[in-house]
Amino acid sequence: MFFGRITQLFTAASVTSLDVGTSAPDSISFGSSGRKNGLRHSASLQDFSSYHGFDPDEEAILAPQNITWGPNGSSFSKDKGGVPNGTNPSRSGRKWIRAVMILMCLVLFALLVYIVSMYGYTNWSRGASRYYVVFDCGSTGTRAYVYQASVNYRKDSSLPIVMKSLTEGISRKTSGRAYDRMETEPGFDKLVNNRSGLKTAIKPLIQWAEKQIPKHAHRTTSLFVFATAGVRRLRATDSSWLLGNVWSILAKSPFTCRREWVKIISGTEEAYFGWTALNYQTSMLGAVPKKATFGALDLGGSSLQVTFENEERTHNETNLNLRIGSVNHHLSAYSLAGYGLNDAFERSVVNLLKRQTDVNKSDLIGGKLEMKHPCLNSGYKGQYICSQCAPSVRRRKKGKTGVPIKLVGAPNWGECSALAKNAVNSSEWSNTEHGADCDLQPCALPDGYPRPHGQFYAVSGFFVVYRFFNLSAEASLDDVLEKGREFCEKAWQVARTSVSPQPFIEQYCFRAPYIVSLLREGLYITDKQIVIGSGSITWTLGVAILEAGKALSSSTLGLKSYETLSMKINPIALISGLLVSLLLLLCALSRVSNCMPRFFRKPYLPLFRHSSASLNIPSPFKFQRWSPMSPGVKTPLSPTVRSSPHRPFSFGSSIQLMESSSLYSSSSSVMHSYSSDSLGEMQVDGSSSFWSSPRRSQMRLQSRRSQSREDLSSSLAESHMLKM
Ligand SMILES: Nc1nc2c(ncn2[C@@H]2O[C@H](COP(=O)(O)OP(=O)(O)OP(=O)(O)O)[C@@H](O)[C@H]2O)c(=O)[nH]1
Ligand SMILES: [Ca+2]
Repeated sequence: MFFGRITQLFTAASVTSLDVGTSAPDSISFGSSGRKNGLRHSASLQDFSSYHGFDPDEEAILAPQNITWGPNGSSFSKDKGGVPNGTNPSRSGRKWIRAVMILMCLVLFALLVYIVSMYGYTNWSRGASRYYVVFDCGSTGTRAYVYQASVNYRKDSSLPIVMKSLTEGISRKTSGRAYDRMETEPGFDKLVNNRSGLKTAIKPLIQWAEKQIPKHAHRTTSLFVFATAGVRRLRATDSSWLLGNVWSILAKSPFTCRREWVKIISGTEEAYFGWTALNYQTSMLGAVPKKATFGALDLGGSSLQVTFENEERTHNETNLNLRIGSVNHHLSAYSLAGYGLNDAFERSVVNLLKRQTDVNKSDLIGGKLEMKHPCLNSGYKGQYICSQCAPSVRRRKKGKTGVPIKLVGAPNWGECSALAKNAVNSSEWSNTEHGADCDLQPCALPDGYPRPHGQFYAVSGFFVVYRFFNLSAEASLDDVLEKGREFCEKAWQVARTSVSPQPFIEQYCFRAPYIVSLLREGLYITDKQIVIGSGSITWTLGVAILEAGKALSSSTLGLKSYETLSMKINPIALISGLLVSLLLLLCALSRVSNCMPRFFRKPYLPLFRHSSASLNIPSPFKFQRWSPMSPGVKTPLSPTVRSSPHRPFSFGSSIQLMESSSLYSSSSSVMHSYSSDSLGEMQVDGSSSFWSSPRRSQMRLQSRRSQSREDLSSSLAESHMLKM
């Protein structure tokens, strides 16, 4: 309707303009071709579709002085003389113009819808929160992290995500616990074929997570269950059993979880999730302008992740390209299996076992073997389950696989340091043929792996060791060695009570020299390159950030591009500009041809149908109306009426009424719409409405040419009564 009306408006004009040097007959005579809506329509008038749209240039042509009226007033023709030679594009040319205009209009409209929807969603999503639950299925335990993501565009960041970790109700079991996290032990890799153990490990975490998140958001909360090194090193049958059972237990959770979200993540994935979390928390990620990011050293119980920005493309397997916000990052990311704290200690046991020449195999398998360890305090005696001591030994029913060995404390700092260095040298224990010399090269790195460079945050296990020895983040590696030596020299009963109760106290005499050797000889990282990170930096935060980023960018169809726009162009200005250009294009479109498809020109089309009551809002757009009259000047109603200047505009009241509710700036045009049935109709259905002008002008046009005096007065009387 709206487009149809615009078309009529401009077409009406074009009908008059059609007289101008067009192939149409000299004058348009409106015979009494039957009465309709109180108006006499001529065949030609009904055939609007053949007329081209109104050309603003022709406005002047329509000025009164250029109009000469026929004798009976019922028809008129234009004075050709006063009219410049209009050019009448050929029919095929018009068709092309029409097609191009329609295409441009559709493209502009689509762009407008896109921008508005993106702007709307982005503003909506600013307030909206999404929740993410991430399970870290580590080798020493399973932890749940709950994150609340919201959107906040900032000028200094191309990453508009605000991520908050929800840790309500977490109290460290003992002051010795290094992390504020909801955790169950042991890790999944010790629960193979133990479904009840899995349920015990998972259910408390789900129940805790439910309490962190509003109930209404449970269904829209995504739950990711990612297993790391502990499960990664299991046999395929065992890891499949674990993941299948975990999935069946989780399927009952109120959160949204997909089967592909219950999985073992690769060491590289774990590495860059950790790097993402670290640089998000240090506000390096997505910084504009770009800032140098930190490398991440994530020391677990079973593996060590190393991630840093590296412009050299040395080793394909470890290269990773990441785009965060509008910034590209070229990373080297790898995970060193067996370098975790627990696995390293186990390697020291295996190493010692290899050195024993008189080991009785049946004693070993029967758990009767006793062995001294130089990194255990004097007076320490304890059973250690060694899974790598006799790999061929059949799996125990439940709990950790391996053989029990009785370890006895025989502290010797020198031997302990050498054992730790040996545990760092992969060629000493992995299957690599040639031994690497730790004094010549980073002996923890496989051949070809890129050497770590730049500044690093050392988190997880590094943090746990610093915390155990009560060292500040600024302490040096030598401080760690000093503290470790002091601890090793203590008798076990003294050492054990010198710290709050916590797991693995007996292993910290080994852990001190181990982490120092790992950094210095294993990775060739110096003290100056290291900052010890807090326990809250965990790769699970990286998962939530990347998932939230995916969700946002997919739903706002290229958040980045929008963000670029919002950075540079005020969205309001952008949208207003688009709207105005769309409307101008529409005007041009309807002027160029009756290009609106016939469908749009049906007067009864409900499109944009408004009742005047609901639409009595001043139009935000000021249409340049086709009326040839300048504002305030009266348009001749029709030759008849005009030729009778004394005729009072007796229908002023209805006009007045329309004027008061009129949306138009130039009410003068209203003065010249006179009633007919359609006028009455206009008054009823929003004749003063913003959308009604074309009909009025069309009606005006028609009636100006075809309305007889009688019709006019009768229909005016009707409309007048109607208003009453
Ligand atoms: N003292 C103390 N040590 C802890 C605590 N939590 C973890 N650790 C030790 O720190 C080491 C690293 O812990 P995590 O980073 O959780 O290791 P993980 O994730 O289970 O191991 P991966 O699967 O290799 O990542 C573990 O081997 C534990 O020995 C704690 O609360 N207190
Ligand atoms: Ca871990």
